[in-house]
Amino acid sequence: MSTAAAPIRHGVVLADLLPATRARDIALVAGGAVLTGIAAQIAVPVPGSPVPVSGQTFAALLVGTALGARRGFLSLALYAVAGAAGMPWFAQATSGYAMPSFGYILGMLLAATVVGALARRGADRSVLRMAGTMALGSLIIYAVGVPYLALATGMSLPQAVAAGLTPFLIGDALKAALAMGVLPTAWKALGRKG
Ligand SMILES: O=C(O)CCCC[C@@H]1SC[C@@H]2NC(=O)N[C@@H]21
Repeated sequence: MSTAAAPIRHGVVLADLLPATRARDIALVAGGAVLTGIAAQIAVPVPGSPVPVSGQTFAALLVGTALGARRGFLSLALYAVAGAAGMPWFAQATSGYAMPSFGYILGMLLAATVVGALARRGADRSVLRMAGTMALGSLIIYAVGVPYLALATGMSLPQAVAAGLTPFLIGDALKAALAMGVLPTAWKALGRKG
């Protein structure tokens, strides 16, 4: 796979290539939330940690990059608010906000917004750029999720890192590698057509 950026219009994200209507934006925002909820069900408990391995990070960062900052924020906000209000689409079909992993959801909301803003500047056009985008997005998720985990459980910060960051690094790297393939490939395919 080439690491060269696809030659296509600047200042647009993938979703902008669809015909611009309000219905498009509503469907994209709702669809991004549903996709994140489905990815959250691909979850594996981690022994000794209240935080599971889950597919959410992949979905949330993909939604942000593909939809852009505004729709990415709205999509993850819909996901967070509906889940907090009782929709059982957090990891392992849970809901609510009184759980130690809720900080990761808030981190995903922030991360989707940031990677969406970067994608509009071309950060999703090549494998190398996507690697940086995914790394930054993951960093944001942990920067919110790990301190929240420490506060919610009474763990020390090192304990929270051991329970809420270390066990996930390999899985998150694999998810990032997948996303690094998906977005630049989509741009390349669309660039060839254009
Ligand atoms: O309870 C939830 O729905 C949130 C789960 C958060 C899982 C976090 S996100 C970052 C890290 N990577 C994973 O695969 N799991 C954790």
